[in-house]
Amino acid sequence: MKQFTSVHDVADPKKLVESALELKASPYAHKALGKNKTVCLIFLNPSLRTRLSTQKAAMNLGMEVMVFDINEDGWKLEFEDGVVMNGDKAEHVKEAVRVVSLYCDIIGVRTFAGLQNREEDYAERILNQFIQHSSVPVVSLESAIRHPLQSLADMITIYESGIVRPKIAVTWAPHVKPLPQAVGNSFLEWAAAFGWDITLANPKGYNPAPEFLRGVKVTHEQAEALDGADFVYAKSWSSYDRYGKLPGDNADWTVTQEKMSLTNNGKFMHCLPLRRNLVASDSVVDNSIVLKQAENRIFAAQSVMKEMLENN
Ligand SMILES: NCCC[C@H](NC(=O)CCC(=O)O)C(=O)O
Ligand SMILES: NC(=O)OP(=O)(O)O
Repeated sequence: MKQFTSVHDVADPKKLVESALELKASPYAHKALGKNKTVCLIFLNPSLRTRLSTQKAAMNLGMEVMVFDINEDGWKLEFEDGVVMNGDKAEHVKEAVRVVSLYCDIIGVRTFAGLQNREEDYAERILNQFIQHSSVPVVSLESAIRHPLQSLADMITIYESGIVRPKIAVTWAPHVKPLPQAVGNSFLEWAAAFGWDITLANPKGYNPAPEFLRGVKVTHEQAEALDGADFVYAKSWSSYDRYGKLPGDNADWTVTQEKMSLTNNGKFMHCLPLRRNLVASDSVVDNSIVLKQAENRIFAAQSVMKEMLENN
């Protein structure tokens, strides 16, 4: 695997989930694989889980880890081609990535959507420049429009529940600010690749981009999606159509215990961080499987980096 940016980079997603579950059962079995290998994790945005679980995954594989908050500790990066760099940006992404790839064997990069320019975000302008200029494999640690390590961890979490053909509700949730579409997009794409029964509920005008709706039923009634669901995946995202906008009054989309009673003893899922009593009520969060998802982030990252170490 030369890059891990979406489910489309994975030859056999089910096999990757199985590999992650093997690693979960025996996390240190491949410690020799990462000897004298280094991963550099570059963050352009905040993170708790991705940062720590990917470090832990690398350590489990016997690798060395470098973590770089490039916006705070590095030179301000220029991403435009052919410009005169006479402003405040001291370093071009071309040199920055070429240099970092001299120091490590895998690069991980996190970069959120700007939510200003849809074409730019959906072209994955920043992630693709990292891929273009890196001489080593690149792992997305969440990009403008996808969060594949999160989705892989979510697939692992659903898979290990043992439910063979799970019925999954994905529901939009309220928020105080416009958030990227990456987590929702990516979850839909991975769940569809597994052939699961997915119903998405979101307010009118909040449908994800058409490319993420293949194999997905869409409703604007939350109760319809939750009805009989084995899993309820909640996430807030800003509008794709009115790009980067949030609806005004949306409190009635908060996931409550009462709404969960519509499900088939459904398990509540969220990528975290989660704003309690806005996205979901305290009792929903306290009775959820969000910590399992967070734990499985380790084995998602470990299975991907193991593949890269073995096949590059
Ligand atoms: N990495 C997982 C989610 C990251 C991001 N959430 C956030 O920015 C939450 C910020 C807040 O709640 O203020 C998102 O939705 O894509
Ligand atoms: N779920 C997730 O990616 O969390 P962080 O933003 O804390 O890394």
